[in-house]
Amino acid sequence: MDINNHKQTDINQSPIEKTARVTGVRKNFFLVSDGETEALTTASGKLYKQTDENGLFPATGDWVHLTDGRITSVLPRKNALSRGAAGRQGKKENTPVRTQIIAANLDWVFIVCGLDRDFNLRRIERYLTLVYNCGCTPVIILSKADLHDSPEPFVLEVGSVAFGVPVHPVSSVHKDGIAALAPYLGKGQTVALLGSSGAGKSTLVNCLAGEEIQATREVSSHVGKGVHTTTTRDLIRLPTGGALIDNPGIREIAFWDVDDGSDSAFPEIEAWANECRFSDCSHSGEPGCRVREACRTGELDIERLESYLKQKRELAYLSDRQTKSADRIEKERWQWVAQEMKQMKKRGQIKR
Ligand SMILES: Nc1nc2c(ncn2[C@@H]2O[C@H](COP(=O)(O)OP(=O)(O)OP(=O)(O)O)[C@@H](O)[C@H]2O)c(=O)[nH]1
Ligand SMILES: [Zn+2]
Repeated sequence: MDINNHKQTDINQSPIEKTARVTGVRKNFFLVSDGETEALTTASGKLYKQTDENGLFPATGDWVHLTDGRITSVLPRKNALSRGAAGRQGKKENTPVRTQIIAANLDWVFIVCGLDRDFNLRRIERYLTLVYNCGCTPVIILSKADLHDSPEPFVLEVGSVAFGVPVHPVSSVHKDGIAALAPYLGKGQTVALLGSSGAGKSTLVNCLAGEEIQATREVSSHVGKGVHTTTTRDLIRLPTGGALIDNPGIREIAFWDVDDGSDSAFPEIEAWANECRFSDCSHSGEPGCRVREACRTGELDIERLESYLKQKRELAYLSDRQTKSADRIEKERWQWVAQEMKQMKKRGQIKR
């Protein structure tokens, strides 16, 4: 989509209609850019009311329709990276998980993993599942490659759990391996960064943006008449023509889309599972289990199987929670209908 391709209607009479992209979200304020100017704005009331997971509340990376500078609708999303609301852990069992859109309309998601204490294959698998569940395409970035003589063993190791996913070792400090990322960062492409705290995301963003990020991020905007504020943007335009989305705090990850993303992260286990004697085999000791056999013959690493089973359990749990929340929504809807009927009867609008 061309950011400059907006309609401008009659200057005196009709409202000014534009298409713009959301470059940052601060509570109920949105930073939007039409490719030339950036402004802080609000959304029309109806958007604030759509708080269910399907309601399109504007998120960073969204394309939106502006009417007289205000967001009036969100254009359909190609995909969106989402997570359960932070802090859900430790809450009561029945609390439904609410999604939180981190970034929308992504061409690639960089899973950034440092080649220091951050390096963890299981965590990479979890990130992969999340990315696949969100309908996005992962690319694995092994940062801090300068800490080793050769990053090759790590690349191979990651390759063994991330089939077909590109793996790039880079050093943001020495600017090594950065050129290999160019194919993902060209004109019109949008990339989001995922990774644990300290993985090296900010350093990588600085390296790609080619300037100090504070300068890249700070924007002075105004809301309505004369209220000036300084805010930061989450969507950063790169000299290469692409855009990077780096939100702080993508640490607590919950799986929301439960259409079994583990298919994508564990293809060889899924293939063996199809050969188990029982179609509902849990691979925990049933006779004729091909997955367990793979462990015995050394084809499959037991740790990898454990990681797969753990993820399965997690997905099943979340699926259960989602169903519960859907049931509750349905119940509330009927309660509301019953109440409305009662009121209408009282007013004599219906007979019985
Ligand atoms: N040796 C080396 N250190 C790096 C490299 N990139 C980042 N670091 C160091 O790793 C530490 C964390 O880097 P950050 O870029 O702040 O990590 P982050 O992922 O943005 O962390 P959060 O902001 O907490 O999410 C810093 O001390 C960096 O200097 C690299 O390429 N090589
Ligand atoms: Zn089995």
